[in-house]
Amino acid sequence: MTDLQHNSDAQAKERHSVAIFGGTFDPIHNGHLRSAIEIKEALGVSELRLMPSHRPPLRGAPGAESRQRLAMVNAAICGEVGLFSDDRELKRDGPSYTVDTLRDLRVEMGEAVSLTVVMGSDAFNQLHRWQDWQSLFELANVLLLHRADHPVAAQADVDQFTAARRVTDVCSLKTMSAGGFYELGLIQLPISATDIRQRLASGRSIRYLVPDAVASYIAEHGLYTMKDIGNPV
Ligand SMILES: Nc1ncnc2c1ncn2[C@@H]1O[C@H](COP(=O)(O)OP(=O)(O)OP(=O)(O)O)[C@@H](O)[C@H]1O
Ligand SMILES: O=C(O)c1ccc[n+]([C@@H]2O[C@H](COP(=O)([O-])O)[C@@H](O)[C@H]2O)c1
Repeated sequence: MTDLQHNSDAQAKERHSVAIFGGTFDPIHNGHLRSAIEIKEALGVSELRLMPSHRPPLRGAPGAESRQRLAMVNAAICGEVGLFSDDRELKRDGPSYTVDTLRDLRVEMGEAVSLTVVMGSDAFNQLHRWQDWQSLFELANVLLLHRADHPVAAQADVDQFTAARRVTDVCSLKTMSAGGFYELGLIQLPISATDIRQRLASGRSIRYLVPDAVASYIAEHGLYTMKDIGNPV
């Protein structure tokens, strides 16, 4: 896709718009879910897809299996309008590179759909280590979600790239198929999956940190006992 196309995209009116919020979701928690709703509202997208990573490229093996993490995502969003899960990364072997996922989505959705990939500041701070990270901006818009406990760090190459693509209004992303960049500040719930796994391993409650349906799934499947809390990040 050329820059010229991006410009004409920016002038286009409403187009079908999809946001992708990828994560290990080991497990999904209320911090993810509150942000997902706020992102969907801020972007005004028709769909926000929570996409569990099968083999997260930059961390150790998750504590729960991929199909269990997907089941918890589905339990968490059941009945929530506009939130969907997408299991395509579970169907691919090897590291779950986002660039491969976006290429796949483009083949499926075509060039015209506005596609925005969302990443929290902890994930964004590693962007220079992501597979073919420059191509992400040709395939999608990028929405950086500020997390209070993870200040955005300087990344020379990435910063140059994003400065050239920054838009001033979050709503403009919906009018662009790809190539835009925006930083969104939200009310953050200071919840992390690491903390949830640690609580479970030490027999403490996770009530109100995850939806009840997720807490029930974890209890029924005996997840995150001491032996399988996953590798530290
Ligand atoms: N409390 C939160 N509020 C908003 N975004 C979050 C929150 N926790 C994680 N995210 C974002 O959600 C995406 C997926 O995160 P991930 O599944 O790694 O959860 P996590 O809680 O950070 O897990 P872990 O503690 O295992 O690293 C990332 O982009 C991350 O920045
Ligand atoms: O494409 C990559 O190289 C890449 C490297 C690290 C993370 N990601 C993706 O970023 C998302 C958040 O990852 P994580 O490890 O913070 O849960 C998830 O969808 C990962 O697949 C992608």
